[in-house]
Amino acid sequence: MSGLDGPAGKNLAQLLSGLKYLRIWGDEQVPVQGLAYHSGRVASGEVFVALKGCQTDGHLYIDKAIERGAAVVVLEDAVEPTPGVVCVQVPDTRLALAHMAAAFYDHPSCNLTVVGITGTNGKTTTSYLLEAIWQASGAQVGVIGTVNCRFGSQVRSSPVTTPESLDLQDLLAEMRAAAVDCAIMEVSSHALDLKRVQAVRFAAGLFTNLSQDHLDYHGDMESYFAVKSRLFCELLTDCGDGPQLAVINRDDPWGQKLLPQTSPPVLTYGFAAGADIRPEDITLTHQGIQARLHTPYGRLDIVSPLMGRYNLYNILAASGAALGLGISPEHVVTGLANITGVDGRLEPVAAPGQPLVLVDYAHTPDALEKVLAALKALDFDRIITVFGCGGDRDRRKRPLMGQVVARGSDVVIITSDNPRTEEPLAIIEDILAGLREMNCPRLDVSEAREGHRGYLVIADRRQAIRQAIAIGNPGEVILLAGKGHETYQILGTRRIHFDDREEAAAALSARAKNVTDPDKLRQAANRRKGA
Ligand SMILES: CC(=O)N[C@H]1[C@@H](OP(=O)(O)OP(=O)(O)OC[C@H]2O[C@@H](n3ccc(=O)[nH]c3=O)[C@H](O)[C@@H]2O)O[C@H](CO)[C@@H](O)[C@@H]1O[C@H](C)C(=O)N[C@@H](C)C(=O)N[C@H](CCC(=O)O)C(=O)O
Ligand SMILES: Nc1ncnc2c1ncn2[C@@H]1O[C@H](COP(=O)(O)OP(=O)(O)OP(=O)(O)O)[C@@H](O)[C@H]1O
Ligand SMILES: N[C@H](CCC[C@H](N)C(=O)O)C(=O)O
Repeated sequence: MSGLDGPAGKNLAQLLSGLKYLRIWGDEQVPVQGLAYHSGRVASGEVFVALKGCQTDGHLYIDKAIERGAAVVVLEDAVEPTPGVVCVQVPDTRLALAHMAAAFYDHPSCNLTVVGITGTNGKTTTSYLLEAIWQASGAQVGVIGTVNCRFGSQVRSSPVTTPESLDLQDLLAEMRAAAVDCAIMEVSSHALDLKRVQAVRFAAGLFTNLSQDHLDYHGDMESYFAVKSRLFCELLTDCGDGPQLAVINRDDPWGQKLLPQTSPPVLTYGFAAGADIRPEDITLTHQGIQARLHTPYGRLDIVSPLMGRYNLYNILAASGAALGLGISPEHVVTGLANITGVDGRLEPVAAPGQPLVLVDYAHTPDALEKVLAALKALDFDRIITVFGCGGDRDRRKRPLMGQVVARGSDVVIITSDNPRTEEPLAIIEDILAGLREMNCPRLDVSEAREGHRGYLVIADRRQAIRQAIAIGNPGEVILLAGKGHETYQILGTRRIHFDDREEAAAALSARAKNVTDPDKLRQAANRRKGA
């Protein structure tokens, strides 16, 4: 991380101020040009912070960092001092990195209204809703999340949902410099566990829901919850400089468990009578959601183009946070109406006279259940679902996803998501265990075309999408679940370009021309061009 764009004139003592450390070798007054947590990105005069990771240990790269000119090394393990290099031993280098990065950038979160959104599902959608609301109020907004990071005219790709603490503080500092008023960020459980947001001053924390995911990392639901709850129990109570709002889904059992652990001010939302923000007179259609919201700030008649009851939850969450942070009810109503959609979340790929294709990011049992229930309520003639499960991720959710999809769909096409380093057919086998428990029959293509209920296995995602679109009819919906906005597929350690929306558009266009293989269309077009 180059110090050139960063704030000048810091020394190590300033970065360590308030941080517990065990031992220091060398001069605390040494000037610091920047910070880095990867040895290959260290520049002269910078601090290298050694992190213990899942693949390797940053302590192994200390010599490399010093070779590249590190002036300071922050570490957990005691080491032999290197002449000319200051060493600081701390109990937790991730905590130290978060703390020092915030100090290096002069605590940008203190100059922004930062809203942190956590929960298994709904974070991205809620962040888009909050963005639309704040924009309606005339504010400058920044968003940090799974789809991308954006502020002003800047749009940056997001390798992870919540950036590493150093990258996050750098980004928040850029937002502050660009006169952003409100930074809305998704806070993943990994980020909470790995202390990426530890030194962020949140104006509000928002809890959407908790259901099974990431158990490969957290082990069990209690541990997953304990990590999520840290946003509310530790981070919202850390600073003592003014109230920090908690917005919690009261209908979610884990939200109920969180409530007594959270200090006021708290706003709850949900359909239950006691919720602070709750809806009535609800209409859910293909056009979206219409409802009246009861809130401590008055009644709001809202409309939004987002579809499905679960999106009403996201609307309640966003409305609660915005109202609680002083946005007027009028701006909330305008923002909710202004949103045009969320990338890769029930994103339509439509063509006249064709089945409707919806690309969605449901990749947990709960998300699939909610999205399929939303489609069921819209009375399509048939629901055809194409989905797979990510490799090198929570295996235990796979049969559950299989069951949910079998229950909610007429035809299921099981395919690959991002297999990563797992064998695609082995992942599919895990999913099939769930379908078998539901006694869901295996079909051949002609049976699926003729309207039988059951499943097909087509491991190649492109072929699976083409087949779904070939067997679908107008009036039916084809849900392509799991990859949403992603523009890649990870096969082994290779990342190839792959976009469900492009694949669906190509297959729909082939279907319209009565061609089963879109490649034939492409070849014909190329021949015409060559002719
Ligand atoms: C499982 C996980 O979260 N891993 C994070 C972890 O990486 P790691 O444990 O693999 O790190 P490592 O490769 O073992 O390296 C350890 C340390 O040595 C350093 N190193 C390594 C090699 C070298 O030559 N020199 C060197 O200094 C590395 O920079 C690192 O600091 O620490 C890294 C640095 O802090 C993170 O970037 C990395 O996130 C990776 C990219 C990741 O994919 N994370 C995913 C699972 C994730 O966090 N996802 C959530 C979203 C989940 C959701 O859907 O809610 C997210 O917040 O995005
Ligand atoms: N409130 C909700 N409850 C349950 N499912 C939801 C909710 N909101 C969205 N979903 C489903 O979850 C999927 C992912 O939604 P979204 O991206 O908003 O959540 P997320 O928490 O950001 O997910 P991720 O962390 O995996 O990026 C959607 O495509 C939809 O299928
Ligand atoms: N942030 C989530 C995204 C999963 C998306 C799905 N397409 C997959 O690859 O499993 C994860 O890393 O578990």
